[in-house]
Amino acid sequence: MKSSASAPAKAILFGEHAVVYSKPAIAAAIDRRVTVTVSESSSTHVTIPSLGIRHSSERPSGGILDYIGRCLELYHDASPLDIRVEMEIPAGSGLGSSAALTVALIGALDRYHGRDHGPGETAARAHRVEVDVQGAASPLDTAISTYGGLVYLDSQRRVRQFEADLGDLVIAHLDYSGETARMVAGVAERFRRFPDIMGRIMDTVESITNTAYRELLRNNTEPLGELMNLNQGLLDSMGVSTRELSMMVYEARNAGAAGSKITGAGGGGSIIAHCPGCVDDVVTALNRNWKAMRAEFSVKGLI
Ligand SMILES: Nc1ncnc2c1ncn2[C@@H]1O[C@H](COP(=O)(O)OP(=O)(O)O)[C@@H](O)[C@H]1O
Ligand SMILES: C[C@@](O)(CCOP(=O)(O)O)CC(=O)O
Ligand SMILES: [Mg+2]
Repeated sequence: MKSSASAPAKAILFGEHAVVYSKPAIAAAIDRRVTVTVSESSSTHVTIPSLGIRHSSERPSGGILDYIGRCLELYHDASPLDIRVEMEIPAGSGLGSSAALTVALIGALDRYHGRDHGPGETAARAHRVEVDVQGAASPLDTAISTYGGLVYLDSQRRVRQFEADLGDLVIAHLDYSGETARMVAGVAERFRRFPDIMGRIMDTVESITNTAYRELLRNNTEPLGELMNLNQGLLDSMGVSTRELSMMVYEARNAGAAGSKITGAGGGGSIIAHCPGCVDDVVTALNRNWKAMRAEFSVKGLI
């Protein structure tokens, strides 16, 4: 018996970290996927070639294996499995590798067990795994990997799928990441020390996200870049940017991008830039020191 499923990675356009405090956020699935295949086996093995992982244990753990171990505990029986994970994105890159892996594994386990409960339950189950492993997580990453396309997560945590022509977006990433759990904990500590200031910062991020959503619904991408720059300034004030992420952000702007910001938890990982009419220039400029790619959207969710 063998089953497989695939889920996309994502880029957060607006609202990362604020979304942990029930502020809205906008995310887009990108054409980089994680595919998981599970098959019956005499003992449990996990193979992730892109990470050089060949792991054998009844309860996989350590790094990204924590997400797999928790999924098996919650959504599988005790029978041994061979689990193979093909990842088209670097782990820890701010592009949602943990969420895409979790959603794809839950999809493969559901098919293996003959379950069919729809995307809402899949997203909820995957979100529970991220919370259990990370200590805190919004439903954003797991929702976008489940539903695909474009998602606006509102302040009541409702998933609103929508369509818009995002135009020319570029994603660039570093070779290292800031561990999401650690970055989320750092923002929580700053919130504890400066609750009023941080509360106002998150309120302002909410205004930026809602302005962007309103304009995208009108298919107006003109203010997108400037709104990204405003969001970046507030991410910097949350303490999640780094010298190198700031260098990438400014390299993209100097090459003509209308705006650019961190995408994901920060501390490392990736940036996103809106580059109307200058995608090639921005990719060329960023590729001098980092790894950049034109992001393709309108991507399917869990399949
Ligand atoms: N080379 C690696 N081997 C195993 N686990 C890794 C490796 N690189 C990153 N990880 C783990 O992968 C997970 C990535 O999840 P996260 O930090 O949420 O980043 P993202 O979701 O943005 O990709 C983390 O648990 C991290 O410890
Ligand atoms: C920082 C946060 O808003 C997004 C984290 O994204 P990623 O795990 O770095 O891809 C956390 C969350 O939404 O759970
Ligand atoms: Mg993650």
